[in-house]
Amino acid sequence: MVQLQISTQHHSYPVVIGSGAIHGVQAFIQENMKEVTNIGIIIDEKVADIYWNDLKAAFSELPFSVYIAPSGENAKTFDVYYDITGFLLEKKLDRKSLIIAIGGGAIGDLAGFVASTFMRGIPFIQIPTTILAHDSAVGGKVAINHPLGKNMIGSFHQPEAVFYDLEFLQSLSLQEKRSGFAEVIKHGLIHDEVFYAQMRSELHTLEELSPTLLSSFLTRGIEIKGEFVAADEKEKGVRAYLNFGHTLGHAIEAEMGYGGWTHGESVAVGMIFALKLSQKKLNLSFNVEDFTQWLQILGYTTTIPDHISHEKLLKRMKQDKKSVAGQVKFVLLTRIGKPVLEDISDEIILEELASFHKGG
Ligand SMILES: NC(=O)c1ccc[n+]([C@@H]2O[C@H](COP(=O)([O-])OP(=O)(O)OC[C@H]3O[C@@H](n4cnc5c(N)ncnc54)[C@H](O)[C@@H]3O)[C@@H](O)[C@H]2O)c1
Ligand SMILES: O=C(O)C(=O)C[C@@H](O)[C@H](O)[C@H](O)COP(=O)(O)O
Ligand SMILES: [Zn+2]
Repeated sequence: MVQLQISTQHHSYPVVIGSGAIHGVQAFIQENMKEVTNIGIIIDEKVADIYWNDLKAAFSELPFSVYIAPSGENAKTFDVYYDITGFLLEKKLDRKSLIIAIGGGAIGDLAGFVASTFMRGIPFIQIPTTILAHDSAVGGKVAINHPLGKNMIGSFHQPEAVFYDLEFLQSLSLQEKRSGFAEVIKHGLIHDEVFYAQMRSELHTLEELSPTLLSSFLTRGIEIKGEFVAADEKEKGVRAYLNFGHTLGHAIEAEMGYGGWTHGESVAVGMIFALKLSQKKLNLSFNVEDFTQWLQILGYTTTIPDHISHEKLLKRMKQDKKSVAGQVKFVLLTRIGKPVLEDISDEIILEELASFHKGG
């Protein structure tokens, strides 16, 4: 078992990573949260179907109620948010109660947002069950989607702890493994050239990724995420670099209809686009063609879906949270591991989208 500590200005919490990590949750609550009156467990329905029968023993000495949330992006809606708050009120949760999120990034974001707003904020614990959630469970960004933009209604609310039990990852589909791995690649590209090079040379398939290698990649990804969060919890500066690939990625997700393309698949295309922009604007010396081919070998789609209009993507990007007064900002790289935030004009974006689409 590996334990990392994430420390922000006002909060510090453990991230326990490894097979069987879930068995530490109950003792953690009993030892560190003695005043907890009641617990609302919010669990992804697919995860509940596969695991809940065995999992509930891990909470047997605690008072809890379980809310089974729709799987995936369907969870990050106003309707589900509203329904859960009603459920928690009926179950008599109070200010000394606790929320536990069990699921991928969608459930973590939703449950964290519930926790951050219920009675103006109660604590929560993250139990991530996807590869992608190595990113989402750490750092305290919690949100639901709005039809006009991804994660538009949210807040910053750090968890009390993260228990990342890697046994969950065994039941992930290949598509979800791929989606999650895009964020691991992102962490390498924005912060650690050596880590990126290791992934590039050692990873040729996501189907047969050894648990040991996966565990080491995820641990490094979490360390990198934690460094950015510790330096800039509320995204006033360097935390924006964690948004590499997301300016276009979020626009694709919204245009495809949330859940139409997975988050990681969209971010993968967004990263290729940002790398091409980095070559054009900042003379980045990097073989983007080789990177694209690697992603293709791993099974990623590397182009924007044909039917999506570039003007609509641009409109979405102008509403991105990093944009100021409609000025679109992209995280670009001056070299691998060295990100910067750059204003990019509408003309350049449309020009690059056109050439990107043609495979240029
Ligand atoms: N808060 C953050 O910092 C942050 C960071 C990255 C991404 N995100 C958000 O995370 C979300 C994506 O997260 P995700 O990729 O984990 O997706 P997800 O939560 O939608 O889960 C993906 C799919 O996998 C299923 N699933 C989950 N765990 C499983 C398991 N162990 N076995 C089998 N199936 C399982 C789910 O039911 C769902 O169908 C997006 O909404 C994205 O915006 C947030
Ligand atoms: O933690 C962050 O900061 C990130 O940007 C991590 C991203 O991978 C994640 O998708 C995040 O939810 C995006 O945030 P947003 O502010 O662009 O909605
Ligand atoms: Zn992301």
